[in-house]
Parts: sequence; structure tokens; C-alpha cells
Amino acid sequence: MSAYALEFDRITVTFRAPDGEGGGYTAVSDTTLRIRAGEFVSVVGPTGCGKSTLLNIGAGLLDASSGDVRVFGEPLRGINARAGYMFQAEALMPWRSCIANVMVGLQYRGVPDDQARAQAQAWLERVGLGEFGDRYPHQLSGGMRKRTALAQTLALDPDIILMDEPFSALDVQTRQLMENEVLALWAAKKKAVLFITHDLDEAIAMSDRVVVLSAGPATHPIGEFEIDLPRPRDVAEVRNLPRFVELHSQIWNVLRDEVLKGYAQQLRKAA
Ligand SMILES: Nc1ncnc2c1ncn2[C@@H]1O[C@H](COP(=O)(O)OP(=O)(O)OP(=O)(O)O)[C@@H](O)[C@H]1O
Repeated sequence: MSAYALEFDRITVTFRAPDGEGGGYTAVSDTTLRIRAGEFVSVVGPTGCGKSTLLNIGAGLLDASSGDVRVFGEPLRGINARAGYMFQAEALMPWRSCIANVMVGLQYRGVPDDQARAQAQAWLERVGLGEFGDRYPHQLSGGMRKRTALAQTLALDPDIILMDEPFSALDVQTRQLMENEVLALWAAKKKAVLFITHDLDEAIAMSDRVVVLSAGPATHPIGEFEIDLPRPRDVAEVRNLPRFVELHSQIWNVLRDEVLKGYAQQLRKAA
């Protein structure tokens, strides 16, 4: 079996112009990125640079214009069935209770209801919501809804977890709690994680490796950093380590100019 859970090999993504005319917009260009089984990799880059596009390619939700995606060494065709996703937007069904939301993926897979319920309950307990299974999403706080979504993703026991800014809508304290919970769950199961974020502190605190993308168009990796901070980590405490500060400054040196370019582009687009 391949040592890599997910491989992006020379991926280019060009979106067609809306009128079908012209050359279109190349969001991602010639990008190679490999994530080992059990590795936690974050991708950071300026706003609009192509982070979600890359994640969607890995999920099999979008086809690359050129290049290959491999999952545990096998070419990816269609949806990536070995991956679970967690996106920024709320994905819970408002008409289903918390436990029914966690069960839904298992039911789609054909797990009998009583087993699905027992597994969902176990996951709710792991994320600290054992008592809240019968509540509906609107009866939960933002952090509790995120925990439910996390349980929903992990209940399917994916080998690869794709996360697109999952905690960006949360307040700082809740966010740090959630980040620590994800790290604890990850440490117990050691799945491959591809984590997309704007937030360099979050990327460093959580990851084994941080990949920096250039500003678009034609985004590609421009830096890669091993995060050799000790584990287990508390995301709030790890930020005080001198090595964290050093890594932050090294990565920010690479990221800063791209952020400024990305910001200038957003202003041009808005004009
Ligand atoms: N379906 C599409 N058609 C045309 N252009 C698209 C499409 N999807 C994304 N883009 C463009 O590709 C670029 C990359 O978008 P993407 O959402 O991947 O960036 P991002 O880095 O995730 O952004 P953010 O940081 O704001 O979440 C953007 O300029 C976006 O406008």
C-alpha cells in the first residue's frame, strides 16, 4: 500500500469563463502535494487563492483540468469514498435531531438503525455531547453544532479527513476548545488530515506540516515547513513556545507578500 493517503500530482484547475469565451481562470497551477497516512497537513494561503479548489479536487467533487489525484496509491475517480469532509458552512439538517444527524451517513451506508444509533451515541459522547442527542441544531450553540458535525464526519471512520476552515465562524475560546478536541481525536486514530485555513497560528498549532500557497491566479505551493513542536499539544499553550514563534516568523516571511497580493486582487475584483 502507498505510504501516501492522498497525492496531488501536478494538478492544474482552469475554470471556464462564464460566457464560454476567453481562456478562463486558472485557479491552481501545477501543484504537487502529498499527505502521508496519519499525517496532519495544513494549507495556508491568501484569501481567494485556491485552497478550497484544491480540497474539492481531493474530495473528488471537482475534476482537475490536468494532473492526477491518488488515494492510497489508487487513481481517484469520482467521489473520494475514503475521505470525510467538514466545511465552514453548517451541514446539519435542521429537521433531524443531533443524533439523527450523526447517524445519517451510517444509514446511507446500510448500517442497521440500532447499530447506527449506538455508534452515533458513542461519537456524541466522544465529542462531549452524550446528553444532547435529542436536541435539534437550532437548540445547540455554534460550538455544539460544530461538535455534532465533527461526530458526523468521524462516525464514518474515514481514512482521510478534509477540513475547510471548519472553525472560522467560532469565537476564539470555543475555537481553541474545538482545535484541541480535534487534535485529541486525531491522536487516538491517526488519520490523514488536510486542513485548510487562513489562520497561520491555527495551522502551526495543529499540524505536522504547513504548506504555503501563492496568491492566485495559478496558485501553487511556495513553501513547506515541518512543524517539529512536541505533541500532545494544547493549541493555546503551544503558541508561547519559542520554537512556535520562530516557525511563525519563518512562515510569515513567505506568506506576507502573498497575502498583500491576494488583498490587492480582491480590491481589484471588487472595483
Ligand atoms: N466554479 C468556479 N468558477 C469560476 N471561478 C471559480 C470557481 N470556483 C472558484 N473560482 C475562483 O477560483 C479562485 C480560488 O477560489 P477558492 O474558493 O478555491 O479560494 P480559497 O483560497 O479557498 O478562498 P477563501 O480563502 O476566500 O476561502 C477564486 O478566484 C475564485 O473566484
